[in-house]
Amino acid sequence: MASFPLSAKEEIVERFLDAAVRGDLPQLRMLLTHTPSLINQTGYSGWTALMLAARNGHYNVVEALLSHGCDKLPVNSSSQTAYDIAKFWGHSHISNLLAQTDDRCSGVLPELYFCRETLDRQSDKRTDKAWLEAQQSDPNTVYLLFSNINPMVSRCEEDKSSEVLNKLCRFRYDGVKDLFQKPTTKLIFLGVEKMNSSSSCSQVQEGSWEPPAWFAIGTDEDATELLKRCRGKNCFFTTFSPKIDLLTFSEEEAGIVAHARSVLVWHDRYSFCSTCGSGTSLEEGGHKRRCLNSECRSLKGVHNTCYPRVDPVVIMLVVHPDRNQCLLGRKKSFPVGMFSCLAGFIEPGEAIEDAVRREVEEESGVKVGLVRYICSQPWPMPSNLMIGCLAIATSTNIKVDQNEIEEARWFTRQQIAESLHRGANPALMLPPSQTIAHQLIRYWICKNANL
Ligand SMILES: NC(=O)C1=CN([C@@H]2O[C@H](COP(=O)(O)OP(=O)(O)OC[C@H]3O[C@@H](n4cnc5c(N)ncnc54)[C@H](OP(=O)(O)O)[C@@H]3O)[C@@H](O)[C@H]2O)C=CC1
Ligand SMILES: [Mg+2]
Ligand SMILES: [Mg+2]
Ligand SMILES: [Mg+2]
Ligand SMILES: [Zn+2]
Repeated sequence: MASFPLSAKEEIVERFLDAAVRGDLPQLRMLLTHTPSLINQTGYSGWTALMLAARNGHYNVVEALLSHGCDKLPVNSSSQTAYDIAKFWGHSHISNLLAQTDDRCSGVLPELYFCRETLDRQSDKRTDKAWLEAQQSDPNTVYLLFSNINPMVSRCEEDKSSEVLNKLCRFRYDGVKDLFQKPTTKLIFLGVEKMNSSSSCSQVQEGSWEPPAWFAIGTDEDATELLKRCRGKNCFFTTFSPKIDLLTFSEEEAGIVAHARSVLVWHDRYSFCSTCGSGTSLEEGGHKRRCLNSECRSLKGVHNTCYPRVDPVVIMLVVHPDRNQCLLGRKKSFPVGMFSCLAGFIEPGEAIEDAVRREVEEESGVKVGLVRYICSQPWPMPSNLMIGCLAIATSTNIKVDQNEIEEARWFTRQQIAESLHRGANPALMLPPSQTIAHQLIRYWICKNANL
C-alpha cells in the first residue's frame, strides 16, 4: 500500500499521540508548550491523547492532560470516552481519576438551572402577619417588580465576557410602597437571605445581623410608568420569548425567578375560587388564596384548591436496547435541526414510571421497559416540575404521533457527542445547557456504554 509523506501538522500530532501511548511525559509537555492546540487532537479511529494514555495505563499523563484542560467528552469510533476505555482495560485508578475530575462522568449531575435555593424560604413566617408587616417597611428589605408576570431587569449587553445578560432590578420600600395601596397588587414573600461571605461580618459576630427579607410584587400598572422608577437601561420582558429570556439570569437569580414567577402566574390564572366561583383573598405571604364565601366547600376538610399549582412532567432520555443510541424528537415549534428528549404531563393517579412508558409510546411508538429517575428541575413556564429519567427501550420501530411531535429519530453516541463537543451543528442541535433535557443527554454520553 502506498504511503504518503505526512504534512508538518500531521507529523506533530503523530508525535504528540505517540508520546501519550508511550507515557513520555517530558516529550508530551514540551509539545504542548509549543502547540497548545494539540490537546484535543485525534488520530487513528478518533483516539485522543487522553484515550491513548488511559488505554495504556499512564496515570501521570492522564493527570497532566486533565490539568491542561483536556476535554473528556470526545468518543472514538467505537463510541468510547477515555473513561470507558480506562474502565474496559481495568485501569481503575485512571477511571476513578476521570470520574473524580468530572461530575458528569461520576453519575452526579451539576446543579441544574432554576435549582439554586438562594433564599431561605422560611415558610413558617408566612403565617406570622406581624413579622411580615415589620419586614415590609424595613429599609433593608428587597423588592422585585413583575409586570404581568414578567420581571423588571437591567440588561448587561455590553458585558461580552459573561453569558449573563439580565439582572433583576432590586427596589427598597420607599421605591414601591405606593403600589401596596392598589387592590390588584400581589405581594409574595420569597424568603430571607442566607448568610454568606457578603453578610456584614461584625454584625454576624455580634449576633445582631438580621437577614434581609425578599418580596416579589406583581402589578398590572402601566409598564412604561413603572420603568420610570429607576434609572438605567431597564426593561420588562414583553417582546420576547419567555423561554429564551428566562434562561439569561445568573444561577442565583434564576432560582428566585422560578419561585416568584410560578406563584405570580398562579395568582394571575386563579383569581376566583375554583370550587364556587366567589372572590378570594391572598394569605400566607401570597402562598394561599382563601375563598371569601364562608359556605364554600373549599374551606372544609382536606382540599388543595387554595395552593399554588405545580404540574409534574416526565422528561426522559430513551436509550436503544443496544445502549449506543438514544431517541430524540422534535416539535414543529423547535428551531431547525433541534431535537430534544421526549416529555409529557403526568396524569392523575399515574406513577412516574408509567407516565414515562405511556408518553414515549404515545409520541414515538417505542416501548420502554426499565425506567430510572435521575434528577428534577423546576420549569417556571408556567409552573412545571420536570422529572428527569433514563429509560431503556424494548422495541425500536418509530411511529410518531404527528399531533405532538414532528419527527423522532435514534441518534448514535458519536452523533450526540459531536454535537455536544462542537456546539451548534446544522444536522443536530441539542437544547441549551440550562435545560434538564441537555443535562440528561450529557449525563448519558458520559456514562459507560455498557451500563
Ligand atoms: N426543561 C426542559 O428541558 C423541557 C421542558 N419541557 C416542558 O414540558 C412540558 C410538557 O411537555 P409536552 O411535550 O408539551 O407535554 P405532553 O406530551 O403531555 O403534551 C402537551 C399537551 O398535553 C395536553 N395536556 C395534558 N395535561 C396537561 C397539563 N396538565 N397542562 C398542560 N397541558 C396538558 C395539552 O394539550 P392541549 O393544548 O390540547 O390542551 C398539551 O398541549 C412543556 O410545558 C414544556 O415546556 C419539555 C421539554 C424539555
Ligand atoms: Mg405527549
Ligand atoms: Mg410531549
Ligand atoms: Mg401528554
Ligand atoms: Zn369558594
